[in-house]
Amino acid sequence: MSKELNIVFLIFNPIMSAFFAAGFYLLWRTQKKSRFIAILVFSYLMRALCFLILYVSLKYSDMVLRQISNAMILITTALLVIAYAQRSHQAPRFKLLAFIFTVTMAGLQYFMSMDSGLQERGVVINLGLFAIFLVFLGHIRKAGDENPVAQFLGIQVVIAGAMTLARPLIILGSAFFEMDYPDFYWIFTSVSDAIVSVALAVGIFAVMASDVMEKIKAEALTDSLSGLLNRRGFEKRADAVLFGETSDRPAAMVMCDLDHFKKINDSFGHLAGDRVIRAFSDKLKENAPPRTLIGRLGGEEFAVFLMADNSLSARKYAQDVQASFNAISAGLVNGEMHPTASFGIAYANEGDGLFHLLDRSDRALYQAKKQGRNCICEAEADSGQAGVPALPELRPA
Ligand SMILES: Nc1nc2c(ncn2[C@@H]2O[C@H](COP(=O)(O)OP(=O)(O)OP(=O)(O)O)[C@@H](O)[C@H]2O)c(=O)[nH]1
Repeated sequence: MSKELNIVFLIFNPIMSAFFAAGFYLLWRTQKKSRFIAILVFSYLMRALCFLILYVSLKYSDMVLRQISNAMILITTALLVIAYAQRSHQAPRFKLLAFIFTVTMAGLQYFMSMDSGLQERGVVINLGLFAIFLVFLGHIRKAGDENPVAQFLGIQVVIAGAMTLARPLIILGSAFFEMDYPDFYWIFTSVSDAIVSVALAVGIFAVMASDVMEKIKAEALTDSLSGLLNRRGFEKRADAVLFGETSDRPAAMVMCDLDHFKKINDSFGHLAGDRVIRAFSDKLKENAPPRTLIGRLGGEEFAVFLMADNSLSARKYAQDVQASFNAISAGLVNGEMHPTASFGIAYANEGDGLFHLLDRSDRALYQAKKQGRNCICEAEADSGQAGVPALPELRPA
C-alpha cells in the first residue's frame, strides 16, 4: 500500500473507532445498568487499539503483534455479537463464538509457520470474521424484531459480512489469475474495515435510539402506580383489538371499581389507599388469561378487555378476582376494614366501538354498586347499533 494511504488508515480507523467508543461511553453513563453498552465501549476501544497494533505489525513485519491484532479483531467483533444478544435478552452463543475464535487462531498459527502462508492467513482470518457475522445475523433473526430499525442493523451486518467475504475472494481470485494482489487487498481491507466499523456503530446507535423511543412510548401508556395500562394506553390497545377481532365469539369488557375507596383513604391514609390499588391490580393481572388488556382508567376504576377466545369466562374471571382480592384485602388495612370491589361485564356486539362497550360495562358496574357493592353484574346483549349508546337491561350475575 502506498505510504500516504497507509498513514491515512493508520490515523483514520483507530480515531474513528475511538470516537464511537467515546459515544457509547457517554451513553453508558446515562444508563449504567445496560451492560451491553459497556461491552460496546470495550469493543470499540479494542478495535481502535487493534488497528494500531495491526499497522505497527505490518510496518515491522512482527508476527507476534500480527497474531495479537488478529485475536483482537476477532474478539472485538464477537463482543458486538455478545452486546447485541444481551440487548435482545438472548443468551449469547459463547461456545460457538469460542469455537470460531479457536479454529481461526489455530489456522492462522498453522499458516504462520509456513513461509508462504500470507494468502492463506488472509483467507482464514476473513472467514473467521465472516462466521462471527453469521452468528450475529442468527441473533438478529432470533430476536424476530420487526422494527425497521432492527432490520436496518440486520442489513448492516449483511453488508459487513459481504465485505469480509469479498476479501478472501480477492486473494483467491488474484492467485487464480496470477495477479499481484497485496496493494488492492490492503486498500480494500482498510476501506471495508472503516465501512464495517461505521455501518455497525450507526446500526447499533439506531437500535439503541429506537429502544429508548419504545421505552418512552410504553411509559406514556403505563400507569406508574399499578404498572397497568393507563387510560390512553388501554383505549389505544383495546380499540386496535376490537377492530381487528374476527372470532365468532364476542370480546368482553369487565369494568371494576373499588368500593368505598374514599373511606379507605380517609381512614387509613393515601398510602394505604395506594397499597389497596396495587394489590387489586395484582389480582387483576394474576387471574387474567394470556393477551388480556388491563387498564387503570383513573382513581379506583379499572377496565379489563378479554379477547374473544377468553370472553366466555369473563364472569369466572371476575369471580376469581373478587375471591382472591377478598382473601387478602383485610390484611392491607390491618384487618380494620374489608376493602371490596364491584364488577360490571358487557360482551361486544358485532361492530361495537370501544366507547359503546365501555359505556355498557360501566352501566353494569353502576348496577352492581346499586345492588350493594362487592358483586358482579352483566349487561344483557343489546341490539343497539354500533357506536350508539343504548341503555342495556341489567341482571345480577
Ligand atoms: N390513594 C389513592 N387514592 C386515589 C387515587 N386516585 C383517586 N383516589 C381517591 O379515590 C377516591 C374515589 O372516591 P369516590 O369516587 O367517591 O368513590 P368511592 O369512595 O370508592 O365510592 P364508590 O365507588 O361509590 O364505592 C377519592 O377519594 C380519590 O381521592 C390514587 O391514586 N391513590
